[in-house]
Amino acid sequence: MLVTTEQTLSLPLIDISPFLAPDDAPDVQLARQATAELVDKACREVGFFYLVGHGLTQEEMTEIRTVAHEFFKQTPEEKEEIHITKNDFARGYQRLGQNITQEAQDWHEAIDLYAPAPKSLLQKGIKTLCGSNPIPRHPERFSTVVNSYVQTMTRLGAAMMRAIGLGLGVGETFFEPYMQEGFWVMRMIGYPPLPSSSTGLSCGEHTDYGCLTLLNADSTPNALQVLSNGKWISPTPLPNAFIINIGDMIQVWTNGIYKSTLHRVIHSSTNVYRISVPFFYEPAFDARVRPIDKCVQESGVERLPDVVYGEHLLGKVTGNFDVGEQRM
Ligand SMILES: N=C(N)NCCCC[C@H](N)C(=O)O
Ligand SMILES: O=C(O)CCC(=O)C(=O)O
Ligand SMILES: [Fe+2]
Repeated sequence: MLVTTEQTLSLPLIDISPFLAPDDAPDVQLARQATAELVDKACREVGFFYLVGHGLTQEEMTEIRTVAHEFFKQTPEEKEEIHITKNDFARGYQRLGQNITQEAQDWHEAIDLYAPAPKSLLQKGIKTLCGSNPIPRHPERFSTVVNSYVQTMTRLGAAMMRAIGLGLGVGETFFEPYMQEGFWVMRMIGYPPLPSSSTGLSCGEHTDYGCLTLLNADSTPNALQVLSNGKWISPTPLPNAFIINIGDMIQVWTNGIYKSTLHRVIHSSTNVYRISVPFFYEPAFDARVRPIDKCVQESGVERLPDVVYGEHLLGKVTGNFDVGEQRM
């Protein structure tokens, strides 16, 4: 099938390699500045872009999705062994229909994984998020692949934050103090096609909660939709590119200059079981995010209220599931 230029270029394409290169690489500062300006433009406009030059091989991108697919192919009983209700109501497996967005059931199943619970959270005396990540029995390489992916994605997220700092004009290292004990969230999502009679959504419209989402999705077209100038657009998946979007924390830091863009998933192509793995690169759990003075002035609107990332996340997580049980 021919892909039209309009579809292919529905999102800006950014090469992050200058921010992964050593500081003494030839002309690296110029290249970083050029990349940072493109990032700045993309964040002000759609809030979504393709990312290339990220250093992952095609195999590395595919492997994590393959592991997810192998897990989802198991029987319901096997998958339920790591159900979130057997853990901390956040980490682990959720069945089809157990994710709730805007009060409606999402048509996907998923495994959610999180950075270790910080001390401050463990001291709260609540259960939510205070467990540890499950290790399914199958596939056997699950943890090895996940751990290595988390490391790679954390490095990439940090590089992206340097680009954002430079593009915003606050300096490459501005965000570093907030990222020292940075949090992360990762979802492995399986989407069977929506039943033909269904008026439901595979994932209802929402924004993401933290800094950056690095989405590794398979090649299924017309599934992810992004709200751009009041219209839903469907970026064509490009092999070996991540789709990146800005989350709520960056929207707050920039006092709304950068958009935490609404998006949703409607996957109806029959016979395709779609896999996507978003990695959410987040600030420290206890980071207090306060709009940057420079951005407040530039935005010309009132300063947004401060947000503590972990509180924002907990508020979302506790409302995200319908598992027919009371949590604490
Ligand atoms: N960690 C993230 N961003 N997960 C997004 C999950 C889908 C939206 C969620 N049910 C909601 O209503 O927010
Ligand atoms: O599967 C996708 O393409 C997007 C998933 C998503 O938006 C999310 O999990 O936050
Ligand atoms: Fe999302």
